[in-house]
Amino acid sequence: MWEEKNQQLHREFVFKDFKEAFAFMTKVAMLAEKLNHHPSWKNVYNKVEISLNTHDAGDIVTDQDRAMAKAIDELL
Ligand SMILES: C[C@H](O)[C@H](O)[C@H]1CNC2=NC(N)=NC(=O)C2=N1
Repeated sequence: MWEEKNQQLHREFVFKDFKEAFAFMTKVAMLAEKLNHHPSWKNVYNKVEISLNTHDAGDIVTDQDRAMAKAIDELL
């Protein structure tokens, strides 16, 4: 699940392969546009690491991040 560390929410997701990982990233990208709240993320093959905080609030974790984390989990 999500871990709060260094003023960010972090979670790593592991998928069957790159295609599955990228399909997930595409869904997250559309969600980010819908919420106007965008992740900091890294993808290596079947792994996606997502970090969330709110830049407009000074790069701290806000309820926007918590809501985004919940919405991301609902994509799985
Ligand atoms: C202008 C635009 O609405 C803002 O820059 C939005 C875009 N996406 C964002 N994403 C995140 N994570 N934090 C923000 O403060 C933020 N602000």
